[in-house]
Amino acid sequence: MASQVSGIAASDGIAQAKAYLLVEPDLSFDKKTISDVESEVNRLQAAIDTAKEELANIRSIAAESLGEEEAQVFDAHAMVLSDPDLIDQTNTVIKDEKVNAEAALQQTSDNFITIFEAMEDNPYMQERAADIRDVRKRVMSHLLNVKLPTPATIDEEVIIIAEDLTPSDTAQLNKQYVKAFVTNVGGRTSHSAIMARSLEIPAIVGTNNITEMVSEGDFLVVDGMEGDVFINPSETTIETYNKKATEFAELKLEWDRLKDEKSVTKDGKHVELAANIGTPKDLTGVIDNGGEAIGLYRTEFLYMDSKELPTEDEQYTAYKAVLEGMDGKPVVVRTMDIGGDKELPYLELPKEMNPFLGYRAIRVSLDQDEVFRTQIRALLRASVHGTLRIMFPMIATLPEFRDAKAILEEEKANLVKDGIKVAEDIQVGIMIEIPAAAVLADQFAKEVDFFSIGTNDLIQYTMAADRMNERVSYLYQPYNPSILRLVKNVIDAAHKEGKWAGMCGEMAGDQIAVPLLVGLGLDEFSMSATSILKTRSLLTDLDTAEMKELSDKALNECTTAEEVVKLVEEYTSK
Ligand SMILES: C=C(OP(=O)(O)O)C(=O)O
Ligand SMILES: [Mg+2]
Repeated sequence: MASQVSGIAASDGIAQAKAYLLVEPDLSFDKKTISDVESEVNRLQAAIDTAKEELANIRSIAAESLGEEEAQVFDAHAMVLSDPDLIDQTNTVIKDEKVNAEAALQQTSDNFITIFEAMEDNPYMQERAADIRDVRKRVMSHLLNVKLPTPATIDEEVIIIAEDLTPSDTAQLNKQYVKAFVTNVGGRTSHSAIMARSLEIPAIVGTNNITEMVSEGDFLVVDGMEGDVFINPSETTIETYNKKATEFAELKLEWDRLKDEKSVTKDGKHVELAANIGTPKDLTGVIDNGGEAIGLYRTEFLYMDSKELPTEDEQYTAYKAVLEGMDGKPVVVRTMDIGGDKELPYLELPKEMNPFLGYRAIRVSLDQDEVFRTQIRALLRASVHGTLRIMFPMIATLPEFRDAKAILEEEKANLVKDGIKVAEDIQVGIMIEIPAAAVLADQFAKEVDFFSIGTNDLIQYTMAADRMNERVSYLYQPYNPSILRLVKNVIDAAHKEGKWAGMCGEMAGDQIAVPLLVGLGLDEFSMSATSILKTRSLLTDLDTAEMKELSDKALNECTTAEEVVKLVEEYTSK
C-alpha cells in the first residue's frame, strides 16, 4: 500500500529506487545442549567457509567500486576467520561442553574480545576486537540463516534506509548505486547529512520510524528538498516526481552557468563563497561548483579514516594536496575537532553523559599536546604550498586561544630553526560556536585574525537543543532573533578591529539565512560545495542596503523565528 513519511530535508535532489535496509539483524539464539558433536563442528565449519567466500566476494566488489584502501578492512576480517586459535577453541567448547555452535562461538569470541579490549596501550589489538565482533556477526548470520546487510557490495540502484549512518558507513556508499538515504535519527547538521551534501545525493534524516515503515525491496521516491519519502507510490506520484526531478536538473544547469562568475550582490558588493570539505577528495566538487576558497577543512576525517593517529608526513601530504589544489586561493584548515558525534577508537575518549559538552576539539588538543603539535607542524610545513589559514575549533575562552597560538608559534620557531620553510603570512582564527565566545567577540577580535561562525554548534548551545535529536529539532532555529543578534555581535566586533568574519555552519548556505547575513555584513560564506552556485544565483537578486533594512527589522522587531522567515520572504519576493 502506498504511504508517505516525512523527515528533515538534509540534501537536495529527487531519487527513485528500491529500498535497501541497513539495519542490525536479529542474531539472537538459544543456548542448546547437543548430542551429535561431529555434526555441530561441521555446521560451524560450513558457516565459516561460507563467510570466507562471502568476504572474498565483498572484498573484490569493494575494491572495484570504492577503492583498494576501503577494501582493506575486509582483509582484516578474513585474517580473523583464518585464525586457528579462535576456531580450535570454539570446536573445543562444542566438544567439551556439548553446546551448539552459536553458543560456543559467542563464548570463545567474547573471551578474545575481552582480552584485546583490555590492551589499553595497544590500539592495534583493540582494533582486532572490533574485527572479531564483525566477523562473529557474519558467521553467526550463516549459522542462523539471517541476511546481513553489507553496503559495500551494493551493485544496483537503491535507497538506503537506516536508523542512522556513521561517517564510516557513509564512506562505504557508492554514489553510482546509492541514490539517496533516509534515516530515523539526525538533523540537518548531523555529519551524515553533511556528508550526503558533499556526495550530492538526496537525503532525509530524523523521520523517527522509516525503518519500521519500509520493507526490503519496497519502491521509494525521495524528495530531498521537502523531506518527503513515498513508499510504493501511485503512478501519478511517480509522474509528479519525474517532473520535479527534471525541473531540478534544469535549475542546476542554470546555476552551472555561474561557475566562473564572481559572487556579487545586485548592487555589486563582492562576498566570498567558500566550500566546506572533509578530505582532499572533496576538492573536485569545490572546483566543479566554482568555490572561491575553502572556508572549512574538517581535518578530523583524516584521523577518523585511519586506524591510528595519522603521522606528520601523512597529514602534510593531505594539507599540501588541498593547498595546491586550490591554486593560491585561501584554505582555512581547522585543527582536529574530535568528540561530540565524531569518535576516534584509538584515542581514548571517555564515554560521557553529554559528549557535545565534554572533552572535544581544542580541549583534547590542548590536553594531548603531542597530537596537537604533530598537526601544527604538518600544517606549518604545508603552508608554503598555498594560502593557508589555521582555525581552532570550540574556543570558549581567550586563554584557550592564547595557549593554542603559543604552541603554534613555538612549533613555527622550531621549524625555522631547523631550516624548514614556513609561510610568513598565515592568518590564525577561531570558530565562534560557543555562545561565550560570541558574546565576548569584541575581546577576541583584538587577538585573532578572523572569525568563522559555526552555527551548527552555536545554535544547539544557544537554544539548548541537541543538533542530532529530531525530537527537539523544532527548537533548532537558525532564524531565531537570538541567534541573529549573536551573529551580528560577532560580525560587528570583527569589523571594528579591521578583521573579517565568515560563517562555516550550514546556515551560511541556507537560502532564507543568506539575505539576512548579507544584511549583517558577513564577508565569507562557507558551505557544502553543492550549495555554492544556488547561493551565487540568489546573491544577484539581493541589494545590500535593502538587506540591511531587512536584518535590522528581523533583529529588532521580530520575536520569533517564524516572523523572521515571513519577513525574509516578503523582502525577497519584492
Ligand atoms: C561548522 C561547524 O562545525 P561542525 O559541524 O564540524 O561541528 C559548526 O559547528 O557550525
Ligand atoms: Mg562545530
